Amino acid sequence: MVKAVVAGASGGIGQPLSLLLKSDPNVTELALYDVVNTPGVAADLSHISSPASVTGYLPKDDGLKQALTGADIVVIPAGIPRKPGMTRDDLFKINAGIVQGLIEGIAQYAPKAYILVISNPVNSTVPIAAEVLKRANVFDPKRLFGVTTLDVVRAETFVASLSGSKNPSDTTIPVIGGHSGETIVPLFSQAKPAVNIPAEKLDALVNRVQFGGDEVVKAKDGAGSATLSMAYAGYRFAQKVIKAVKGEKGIVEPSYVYLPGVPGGDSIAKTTGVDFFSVPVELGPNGVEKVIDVVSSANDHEKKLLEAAYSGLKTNISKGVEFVNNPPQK
Ligand SMILES: NC(=O)C1=CN([C@@H]2O[C@H](COP(=O)(O)OP(=O)(O)OC[C@H]3O[C@@H](n4cnc5c(N)ncnc54)[C@H](O)[C@@H]3O)[C@@H](O)[C@H]2O)C=CC1
Ligand SMILES: O=C([O-])CC(=O)C(=O)O
Repeated sequence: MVKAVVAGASGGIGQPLSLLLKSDPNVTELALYDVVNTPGVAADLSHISSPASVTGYLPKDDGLKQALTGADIVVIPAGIPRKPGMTRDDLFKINAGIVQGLIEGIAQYAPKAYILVISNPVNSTVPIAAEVLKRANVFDPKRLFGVTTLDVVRAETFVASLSGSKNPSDTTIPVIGGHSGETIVPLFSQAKPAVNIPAEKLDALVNRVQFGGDEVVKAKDGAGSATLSMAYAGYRFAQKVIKAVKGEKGIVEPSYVYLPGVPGGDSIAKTTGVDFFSVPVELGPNGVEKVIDVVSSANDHEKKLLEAAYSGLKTNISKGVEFVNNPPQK
């Protein structure tokens, strides 16, 4: 029995992500929460002949409580997306409060759920989530994940366009750091199987992974950011968490986690100087089983990229922590 909740379920990511979760045979209950339109989205999905029962909730009538009670996994794509000319950090002002409110609900009604944060800026919204959970005395770092899978998916896709691989996802590429611009660091030297990237193409490839989100924002021309590829990526990560919870072994995927709280994280936190960082995570029935240190084996070029990532991350992380502990005056 697995109850999945999508918070922000009526949005550009929320709807296709809910569709994918509804089609997952392991999900037995799917609760959709949003400030608008969830009754309609739920009614629509409920006609699909897969096992999950589907319910939709709005804030009225204790909707958040109803949606979250009994949840095993909560995926959060709630909040505004970018328009051309904006950075992810520009979303902080609105999305910080949205994520804080939803996590307060989770702390109260589903404190043991696995929490997957998609809302941007992920580099800051995950530290916000951690602080809220800490204050409620229910923080389990092994169950809090910033979803950076889209960066991995992009790296796989863009590498395949160079290597000619027929199935891009057959190549495993660790993408680490954070989820914005220079904080995103693909480690092509650690791809499995190994990939041969011509030296003159490497910088452009790294840049495309780091700024893949901007490519979509520009193409959508004011109509938002990546939604369909994000729904695919969010579901890919959620599905892995669900499979691990059900006992499947050896599942690894990068995610942005609180390093000091997860097995193997301390030494990476020392190397990087940051507490929140995306690294390959081995998943198990309790969430993060261990994190895998790919940082110390990065090559010299990647180490330079990492240095740039650390400084951006420090600023983003402290902004999130401050938001909860020293709230802005209203
Ligand atoms: N982690 C990642 O790799 C990615 C993250 N994103 C982020 O995901 C977020 C959502 O993007 P889209 O789905 O395109 O936006 P959207 O605007 O289409 O949908 C957002 C949904 O959140 C809902 N919402 C707003 N406040 C809420 C609240 N308090 N509780 C519940 N729901 C609430 C809205 O009603 C809307 O339905 C954005 O912040 C975006 O930047 C987008 C792509 C990739
Ligand atoms: O670029 C954005 O704003 C949305 C996002 O996080 C991505 O597509 O990676």
